[in-house]
Amino acid sequence: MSVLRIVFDENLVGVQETLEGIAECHAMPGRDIHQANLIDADALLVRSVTRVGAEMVAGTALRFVGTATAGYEHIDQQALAANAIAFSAAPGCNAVAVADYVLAAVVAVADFWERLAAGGSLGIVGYGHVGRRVQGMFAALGVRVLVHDPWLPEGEVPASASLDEVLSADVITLHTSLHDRSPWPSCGLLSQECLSRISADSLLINASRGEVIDQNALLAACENGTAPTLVLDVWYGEPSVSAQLLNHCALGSAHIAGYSQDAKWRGTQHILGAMARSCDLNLSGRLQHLPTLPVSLGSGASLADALRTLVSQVYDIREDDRLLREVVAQPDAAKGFDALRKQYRVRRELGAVLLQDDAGNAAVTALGGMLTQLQYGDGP
Ligand SMILES: NC(=O)C1=CN([C@@H]2O[C@H](COP(=O)(O)OP(=O)(O)OC[C@H]3O[C@@H](n4cnc5c(N)ncnc54)[C@H](O)[C@@H]3O)[C@@H](O)[C@H]2O)C=CC1
Ligand SMILES: O=C(O)C(=O)[C@H](O)COP(=O)(O)O
Repeated sequence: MSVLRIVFDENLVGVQETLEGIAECHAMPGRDIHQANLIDADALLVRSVTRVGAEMVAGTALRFVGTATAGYEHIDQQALAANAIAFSAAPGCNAVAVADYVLAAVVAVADFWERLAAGGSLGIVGYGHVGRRVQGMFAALGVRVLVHDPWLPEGEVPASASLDEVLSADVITLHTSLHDRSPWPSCGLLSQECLSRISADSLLINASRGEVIDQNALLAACENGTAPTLVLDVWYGEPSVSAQLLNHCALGSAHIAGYSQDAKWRGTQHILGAMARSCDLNLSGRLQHLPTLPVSLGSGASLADALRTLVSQVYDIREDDRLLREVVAQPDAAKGFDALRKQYRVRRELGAVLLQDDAGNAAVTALGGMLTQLQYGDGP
């Protein structure tokens, strides 16, 4: 049997290590992968920046395409099916990393955590893999959570709420997939009219896709002082970032909410497993998890202090904000945005944390309960 030939985005973590000696692997910058690079390839493994459409796969030997990401709007699944090419995304692989991002934002910006702890509410738009993790995390911390996801039967959504109710929450966080399907498209969901219903006292977090918010309407709200406090990880028209909008953000980052090492590793392992099944490759003993992360919180702290200590030991969101502002101030900001993502530091996630402290401490017990919501078990 001939050796499997694989072309993959160089930003994928763990492909070479996992396939050492059993496949021929060729790494490329994701934005530079074209049809000509795939003529003899059996499998293509990408992240979100490679658009895979009909022209890309026509006339190639491809049998499998995988994207090690949750979102897969960059893949034309019909074109793959028409060419008998199997497909896998990595649903949920980075959901805990995004939940970490949301928690880090809430504890970092002004007194939003204190407001939630004092009976305020967190509104979630989109109850998929990420929305569920965010809901589980904040509910375990005792926060009142409202969820809006009209695509799901109401019984499946805890504290199901209308979009209006969710937009009235103290903290609103967006986790919808990007699409334009009726009757509830998400592209442009936060229109001028929806934005006008959000209080300027609220916090709005977007770690879904930039296109979920009408950026011009948001900019106008920022300019006239009616916009909520903003934490944005995703931008309209990436890799470009509106410097004007970033100036209005409490925190901005370069689409890295899901960039924990655990998530990248898990995403790769997920699509390698799917590829192995499609291409009849034996990966037994090669797919592995990352080790746990021991963390000590000390004793006697309040829940707020313990939470801030925990988050600070795992993920520094302010560093991501600093890095983005630095690249956006440079002449070729779009290139800098991509470079930032490519060279992203190794960051672990809360789901990997193993608390070293005595669970007799009430804060440690509460945080331990939250952390169990974030564990993955065997699959993503
Ligand atoms: N910033 C980052 O690094 C990351 C961003 N993402 C993005 O976050 C989003 C959510 O990811 P997942 O939870 O993994 O996706 P998912 O597909 O599991 O869940 C998306 C949810 O959005 C819901 N939805 C669709 N249209 C809606 C609407 N109009 N209103 C309310 N809810 C709606 C769907 O019913 C579904 O439950 C995706 O856009 C994904 O691409 C995901 C991971 C990392
Ligand atoms: O999984 C998703 O959806 C995401 O947004 C990813 O975090 C995007 O990461 P890249 O594929 O752009 O590296």
